[in-house]
Amino acid sequence: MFRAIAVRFLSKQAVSKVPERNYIPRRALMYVPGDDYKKINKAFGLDVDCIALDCEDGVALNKKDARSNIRAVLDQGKPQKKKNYDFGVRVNSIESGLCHQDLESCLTGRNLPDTVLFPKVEEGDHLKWFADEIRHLIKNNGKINLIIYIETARAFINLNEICKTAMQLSKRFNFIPSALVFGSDDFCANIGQRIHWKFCMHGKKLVLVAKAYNLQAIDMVYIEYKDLDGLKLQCEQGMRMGYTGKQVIHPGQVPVVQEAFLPTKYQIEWAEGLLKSFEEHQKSGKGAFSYRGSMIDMPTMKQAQNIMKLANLAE
Ligand SMILES: CC(C)(COP(=O)(O)OP(=O)(O)OC[C@H]1O[C@@H](n2cnc3c(N)ncnc32)[C@H](O)[C@@H]1OP(=O)(O)O)[C@@H](O)C(=O)NCCC(=O)NCCSC(=O)C[C@](C)(O)C(=O)O
Ligand SMILES: [Mg+2]
Repeated sequence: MFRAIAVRFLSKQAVSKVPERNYIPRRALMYVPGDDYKKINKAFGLDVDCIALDCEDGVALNKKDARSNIRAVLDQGKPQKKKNYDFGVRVNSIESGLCHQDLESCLTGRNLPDTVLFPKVEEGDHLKWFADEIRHLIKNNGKINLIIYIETARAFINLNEICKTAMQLSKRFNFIPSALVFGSDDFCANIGQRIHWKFCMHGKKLVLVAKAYNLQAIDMVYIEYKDLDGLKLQCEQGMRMGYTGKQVIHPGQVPVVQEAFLPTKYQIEWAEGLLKSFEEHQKSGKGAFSYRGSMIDMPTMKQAQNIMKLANLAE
């Protein structure tokens, strides 16, 4: 009997799936220092998927009152643009001692940001702290998206536990885990190494764990912001690894990144043709068939669907 119960329990576990959630594209995640009104206004005029007003490292220590600016911007209401976009606030880390004030300021006014970007998360307990904070601050059943920053060696060691805790807490608290960000600059500082693009192993681990939890994976900042060719190359490398977007720090980087994280015309044409052909072959009872010289079956069809989903979302 115990065996029967155990088998039933295990099979229930085996089929439990990470839930699908509404997908907000974040191809370019653009930082704007929260103390700089000029840059904030400029950002609202850009065609960018995600704007993150920053309280953290883009703001000098003697300007940490940036949170009041951000509160004022939020109170005016999210500026509407032709296309919807994600409007977030990056707060300071727990370790800084400033996080509580930042959260209090950005979550208690007239309007909530869409998303809170939470830096230097190192263990599940950091998320428990976060969940407890926002439980007291957010009123009227409000809900925010959460973007989690992985930027230290400890965070990489605890990555699975961090994501698991985020998923569990999100069932009881008012946030939706949405993405993992690779904070490569802090990671380099943390491990005492400078040439960060060599750390592909960690970048790949982040993508893998993000996918396992149905989260977006957002790639490192390219700080040589005038080198657009280098940026394009790094976008392509990241996209091939499975990243869904990239952090940017300057308006000039935005179009390159927005474009790079879209399927090309060739990929769209390939996917459309494949899906049509797949449907026809299914009707005639063929699970596997040949298309433009390659063997196609269910997994390739799903890849084509992914391409079309991405192409449609960004329209
Ligand atoms: C690099 C800087 C200093 C060059 O700033 P600049 O003013 O010298 O540049 P510019 O070329 O003269 O700027 C041209 C125009 O763009 C505007 N502009 C320029 N940047 C922005 C911006 N971000 N948002 C909105 N507008 C911006 C600027 O105001 C100007 O506007 P104008 O034509 O009307 O006069 C400037 O671009 C900047 O401050 N960028 C943001 C830096 C930042 O936020 N850093 C922190 C995020 S990265 C990070 O934290 C790491 C991570 C993830 O945590 C980890 O890997 O660990
Ligand atoms: Mg950082």
